Amino acid sequence: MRFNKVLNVVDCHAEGESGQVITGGVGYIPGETMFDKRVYLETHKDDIRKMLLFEPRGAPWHNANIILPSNHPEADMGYVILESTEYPAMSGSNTMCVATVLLETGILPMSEPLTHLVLESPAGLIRVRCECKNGKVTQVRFINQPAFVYHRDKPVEVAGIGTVRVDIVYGGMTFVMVEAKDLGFAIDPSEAREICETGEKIKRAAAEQLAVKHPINPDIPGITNYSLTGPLRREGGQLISKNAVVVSPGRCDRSPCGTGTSARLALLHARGEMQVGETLIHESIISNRFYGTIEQVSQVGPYPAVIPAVAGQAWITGLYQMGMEPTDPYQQGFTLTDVWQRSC
Ligand SMILES: O=C(O)[C@H]1NCC[C@@H]1O
Repeated sequence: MRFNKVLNVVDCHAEGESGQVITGGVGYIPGETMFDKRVYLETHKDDIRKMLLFEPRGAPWHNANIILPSNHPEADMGYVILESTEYPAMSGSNTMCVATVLLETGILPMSEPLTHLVLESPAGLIRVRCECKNGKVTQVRFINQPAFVYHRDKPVEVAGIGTVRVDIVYGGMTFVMVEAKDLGFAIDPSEAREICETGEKIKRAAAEQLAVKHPINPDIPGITNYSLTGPLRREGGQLISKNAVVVSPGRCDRSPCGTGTSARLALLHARGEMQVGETLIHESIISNRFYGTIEQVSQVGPYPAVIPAVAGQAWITGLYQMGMEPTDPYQQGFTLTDVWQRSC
């Protein structure tokens, strides 16, 4: 064996959404903050993302996270998130995978019944509370960076669909949000392909027609995610709603989406439909759940914001070493539009 690169991989998923955690093999990544390291990886080491996420090693539904030491005095560890078409500033399902792997593989010490961590994501510090029992992390609850609404109830012209009413909301990633009833969807798993096809079209149209710039970090990516939102209902005093998130290049998030849940809380709060201290049970297209709570209100530049807390669970599924042989023709991996929908 003569690999020119070997990565230590812990396979993990949060409510069905893949989040590989790379615990070694990447080497030193320069940068003061995790956002700087994210930029360095994107501009100098994108071959690592392609090796992990593109074929023949990856698949459209894979995400990965590189664990890196943080320079922030409060942080226990940092991580950079890699997805099929971008390096997001933040990701909820990936944060749950990172916290679970750090504790369950012994990289950081676990104390039962609760372990508190401070992780530096590219979006900033993320405070995490892990419920732990018999060596297993049974819930990861993180406090996200502030979520806020850029645009409310804006018409967007979408080729082949017509005028669609959208909201544009930041929750760590930037979402175009559409009510399922406006497009006639029930958010049933049988609709997944059609939801992705319309979602990608709406995402592209919204990104062309509505400007966004994060007031604190203008390099945070613009509209790259789509959330199709189901009706909000109260059952026994409990707020509950379904959503389907379409992750680029066009597949459903298997989890309820942590950044999408954060964005949903900001939108519901802006609409007066959810108050500080309330919790939303947010369901995915396959009906698993995250729990989103509005911790407090905040302000981001000109935008009123909320501080979201999101809780869910992750499970490790394997540990292995991924290698790259120097004669392998797919050093940069490849994508094919049969399952990737568009080339990345
Ligand atoms: O939970 C989330 O925020 C995400 N899941 C995959 C895509 C998003 O990063």
